[in-house]
Amino acid sequence: MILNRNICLSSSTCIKSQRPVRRIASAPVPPFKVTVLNALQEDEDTTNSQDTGKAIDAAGAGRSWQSPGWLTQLNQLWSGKGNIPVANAQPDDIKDLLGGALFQALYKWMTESGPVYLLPTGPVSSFLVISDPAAAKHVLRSTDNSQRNIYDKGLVAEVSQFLFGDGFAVAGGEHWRSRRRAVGPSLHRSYLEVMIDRVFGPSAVFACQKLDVAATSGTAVNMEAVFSQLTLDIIGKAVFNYDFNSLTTDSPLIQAVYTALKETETRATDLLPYWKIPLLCKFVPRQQKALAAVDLIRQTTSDLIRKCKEMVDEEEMAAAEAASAAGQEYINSSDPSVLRFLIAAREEVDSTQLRDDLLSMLVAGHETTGSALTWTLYLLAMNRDKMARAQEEVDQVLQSRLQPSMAEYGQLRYVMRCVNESMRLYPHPPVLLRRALVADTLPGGYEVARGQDVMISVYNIHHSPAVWENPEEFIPERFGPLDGPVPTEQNTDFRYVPFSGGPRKCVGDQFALMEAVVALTVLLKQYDFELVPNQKVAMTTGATIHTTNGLYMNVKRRQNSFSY
Ligand code: HEM
Repeated sequence: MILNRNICLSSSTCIKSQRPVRRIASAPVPPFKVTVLNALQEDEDTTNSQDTGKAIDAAGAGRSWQSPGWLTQLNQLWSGKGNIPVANAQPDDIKDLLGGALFQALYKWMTESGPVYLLPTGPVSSFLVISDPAAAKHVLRSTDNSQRNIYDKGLVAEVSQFLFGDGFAVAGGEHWRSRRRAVGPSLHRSYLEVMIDRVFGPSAVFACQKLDVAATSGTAVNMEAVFSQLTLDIIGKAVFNYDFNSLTTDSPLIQAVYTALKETETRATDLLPYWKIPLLCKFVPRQQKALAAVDLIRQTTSDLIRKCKEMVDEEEMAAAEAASAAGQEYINSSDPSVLRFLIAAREEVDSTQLRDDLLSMLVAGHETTGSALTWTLYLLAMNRDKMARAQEEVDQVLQSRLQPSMAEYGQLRYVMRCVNESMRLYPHPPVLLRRALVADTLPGGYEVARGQDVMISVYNIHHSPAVWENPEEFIPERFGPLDGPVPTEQNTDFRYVPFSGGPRKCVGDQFALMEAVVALTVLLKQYDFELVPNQKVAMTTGATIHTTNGLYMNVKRRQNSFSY
């Protein structure tokens, strides 16, 4: 029996992850017509609630992607003297991929066309797809670089503006620089220490209560849903000091967050963006729902900001100022959230900017960490020897305690490697988007025209046999001795880029690693996890890599586990 079906993914959007792609000639598909039809049909079932009334929905991402053969031919013709190969994207290749796992098609074309190729998206438009660490390094380092500004975030800003507004995750240029300078320091070391003790650990322990019910009754649990709820609860507390309590309750606000997230994901893979036409949006149920969701989220966030402003007095601001002047990290012990930090630090921006910045963090930090946890647990369940080693480390470090301290976090090196390796195999997001502001030449001599959209396929870099040995295998040990450094884009020369790199690198990377390692540690200490047999766990994507149908696990209490 299945306990929790919180993730509802329409089976029509699934792709068969390992199925070879057929290549049969067929009539070209008119791309715009298909897109609009899909958009208008995106309907009531997209945030369908089942069982518990709560739903997390990733269905539909990428549905409107089309690149029929005649587009390839036109691009091949017009790329003329260009020195970049054009991917041979056939309609039937694409038909199998309408579930949204576009990154898997990008991999196939890399094997055919090499590490840098053009992917046609229209008669004269295309994506430049990069699967080479040196070219990726060049582009990432030249994005919003004050010395050498060649790329911006292009399409990303367009698809998520409806939710992020002017938030710093999507802003560019000087505006982005000043907001990142203001918000970045809020995630300082003392803040992370407090988060481990008060938020990451306790939230994971709380999740165990839910798992305990399943362990007692012997029902299977959808761990993807559990991780999504856990990470929403954590990021809400960490950013706003707001408890979504999504592990145990449902609310219109939680639904609104999922609806808005899904819309961002869907837009990210909509290559023909009908949603840019305001009139059309009025008639599309999906858009009406998304805009209502954004209204609710913004209203709630604005209320939290107003209340926090009322709490912070001159005395607190002076204390924050004094700490900053002395080079110390300021933290309010009763409310250690990012919001409180920014208000105490006299963030002179208006509340709308603050709202957009904080929403950027909420969204950027939620599904990413949830998905990283989902796939790490999946990989451990598939590799019992690695699971045993991780649990051995957890037992040694925690002894009889439920959650690790900051000092103990540093000793959880094998668990950390498991998370690192999982993010190599399943990077979130699997592709990074950029646009060339001026003409450029990539390492290897590839010429990039001004205005060219670029897709860095992190998935391809992480899976390329030219970059990694046995790339498809889960080998947490591959990053060297456990007492060596945690892998980053710097120490792997951009062969490993789960948090991107260059100026726009993830601002929450340390937060995310800590959160994931702590949550996993707490869960592995209490339970043994086994995949429900005969379950097909396939991938689909939006902003992160999701499963197509959830990740169902049987959960058993371990010997000496704590009883709730
Ligand atoms: C495993 C979890 C996470 C992964 C894999 C991840 C990944 C990424 C990546 C790849 C980028 C860069 C995107 C690009 O270059 O276009 C990014 C940016 C960002 N991330 Fe994360 N992230 C994670 C968790 C978090 C958390 C927990 C937070 C907040 C506490 C966060 C906040 C942000 C923000 C605000 C940006 C935009 C930074 C900017 O543009 O200046 N992320 N993330």
